[in-house]
Amino acid sequence: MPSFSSSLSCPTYRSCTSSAPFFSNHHSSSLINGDLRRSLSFLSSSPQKLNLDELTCVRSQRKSLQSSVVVQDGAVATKSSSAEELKLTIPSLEEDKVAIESDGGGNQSTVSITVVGASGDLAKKKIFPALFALYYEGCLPEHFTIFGYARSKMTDGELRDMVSKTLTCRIDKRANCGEKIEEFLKRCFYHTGQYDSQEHFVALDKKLKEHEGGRISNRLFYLSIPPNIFVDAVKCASSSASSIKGWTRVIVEKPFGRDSQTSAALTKSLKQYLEEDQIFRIDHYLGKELVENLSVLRFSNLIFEPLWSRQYIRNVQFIFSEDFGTEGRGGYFDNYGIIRDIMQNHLLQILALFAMETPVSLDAEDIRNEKVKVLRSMRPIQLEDVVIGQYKSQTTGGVTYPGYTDDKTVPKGSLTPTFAAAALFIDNARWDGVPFLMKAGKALNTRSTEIRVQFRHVPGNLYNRNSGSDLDRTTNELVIRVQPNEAIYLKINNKVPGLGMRLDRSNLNLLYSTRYSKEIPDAYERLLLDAIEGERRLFIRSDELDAAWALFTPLLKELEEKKTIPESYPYGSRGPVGAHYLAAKHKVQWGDLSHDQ
Ligand SMILES: NC(=O)C1=CN([C@@H]2O[C@H](COP(=O)(O)OP(=O)(O)OC[C@H]3O[C@@H](n4cnc5c(N)ncnc54)[C@H](OP(=O)(O)O)[C@@H]3O)[C@@H](O)[C@H]2O)C=CC1
Ligand SMILES: O=C1O[C@H](COP(=O)(O)O)[C@@H](O)[C@H](O)[C@H]1O
Repeated sequence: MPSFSSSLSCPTYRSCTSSAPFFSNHHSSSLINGDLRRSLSFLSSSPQKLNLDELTCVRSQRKSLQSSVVVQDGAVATKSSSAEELKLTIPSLEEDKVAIESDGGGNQSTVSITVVGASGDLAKKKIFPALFALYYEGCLPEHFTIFGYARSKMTDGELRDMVSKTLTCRIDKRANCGEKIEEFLKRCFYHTGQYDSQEHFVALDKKLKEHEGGRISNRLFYLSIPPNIFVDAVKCASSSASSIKGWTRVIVEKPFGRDSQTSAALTKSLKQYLEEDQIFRIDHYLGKELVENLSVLRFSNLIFEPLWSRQYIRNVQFIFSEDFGTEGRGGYFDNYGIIRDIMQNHLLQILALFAMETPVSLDAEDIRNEKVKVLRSMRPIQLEDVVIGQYKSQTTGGVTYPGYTDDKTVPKGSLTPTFAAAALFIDNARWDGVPFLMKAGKALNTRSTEIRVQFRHVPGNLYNRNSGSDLDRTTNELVIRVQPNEAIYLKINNKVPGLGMRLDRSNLNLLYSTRYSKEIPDAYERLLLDAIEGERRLFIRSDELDAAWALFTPLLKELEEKKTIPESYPYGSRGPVGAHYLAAKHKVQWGDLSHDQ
């Protein structure tokens, strides 16, 4: 990966974007053919337009495909495809070189990352640490600069002090950590400015140019600011600080509106200044390792995909629990509530990935097309299929935990739900009649996110007599524990060793911490790297967003218009009992509450 400082372990296949091979080492011939076709048509259509990264990518892909392609006089064919079909001419490596060198800024490009809202919580907690982790792993380009931008007055030194307090090295990567931190901080700068001031963004642009040193500049803006100022900042960044020769991309944080109408208005405003392919709407759950693994699990293991339908699956559960309240974020939260904060985005995105049909390829557009189809096939959510709750104060062990409305930033008497459970349905051939249950709550007894797949009963099971009376509890269950203690386990029935015939439930367990020694990267690392590389697969396209809001907006409106009173539950409990009744109505038992979770 020549354009990246790859002295450490940034995985090389990542440098390729839309045509990235699926696996770094082993390619199935069909994937190779698909990737190769895309590379070839991409190359033959506009070789003169390739930038350095694209050329680098194609070159490295060409290398990795050497064993399966026949290259003759600039024409390429796969061994398994007809030469006629693939008679496409691609530029030779020499021609690539000319293309790079004639590209104005010499043979190197640079990436400038501006964290807008750099003084804030998310920037400190997630963005700067993720950028450092990428730097440590050798995943950032050789030439990069990071700028913090916010209204707070700070010098470069003060920003570096602030950032340095949040940086840590992975447990398995401590070598030269201090040195790496120092090197990284030297690449971080700060610019004070208002979010709606063209003048201040012009000044930022000037500083960026100084750092870019005449190279082809690619610019990434991360909007880590409250949503009411997204459009101001985008307007100024795009008109006064976007790149002239390279790309300009903007990562937009949630919330993307409060409902269909406000979301559409936000999209419309953003599109006044940006093309859709410049907008990277982030849902950090899509960057989590086990969410990313969902498609691998399903599409690369023969044993799962044939079972992935109403024929074998009884219900699917998406469960998000936090063991802390809205402490410190009550002001934001009260305007949104748990349905908008977690369900409409994080859980729904996971559901769409879980339930989609096999995409044509792993290209971003193919995957997002399938996700949209799932979302658009979903039945409108009925109020009677929803339970909402709000936590109240609880004293245990002499400690008093505050109720939601005890938070000073929350209006007294607020009806905003901090817990919700819902039953959703996908009205298509694969999933007809299968309840997809969601449950999300703050201030519960545990912190965890899981996907639970409960399979149907074994027809004519010879061992029913040995399994106890609750047959639902003896069906197979596949659990994907997204966090913490990442794991995938399958509950099976097993004979207890001995002379008798007693069955018990056991787990076939893939616990990541015992299987893999490498620390799991934070979701923001993956997503930032994807944005830098132009990989859109894990970002939300505007039609996905529209479909997601279309599903939830009528429900949210009804809850608000009817002033539905949330059921209260004590801080640190398992949530309101209404969630059990909802599940029971759909003949489901929550998997996370069973005795053998
Ligand atoms: N924090 C989190 O865990 C998560 C946050 N998000 C989203 O990320 C974005 C940033 O979140 P977070 O860092 O928590 O936000 P903050 O409230 O910390 O705001 C970030 C920065 O924006 C500036 N700012 C705050 N309020 C205003 C205002 N009313 N007008 C103008 N500027 C303001 C402040 O910088 P200054 O005063 O220096 O200009 C502040 O440091 C938000 O969209 C949020 O919804 C998403 C998921 C999780
Ligand atoms: O987007 C959000 O996510 C966090 C939970 O993220 P996690 O990665 O720590 O699980 C949640 O606390 C917050 O309310 C929400 O806005």
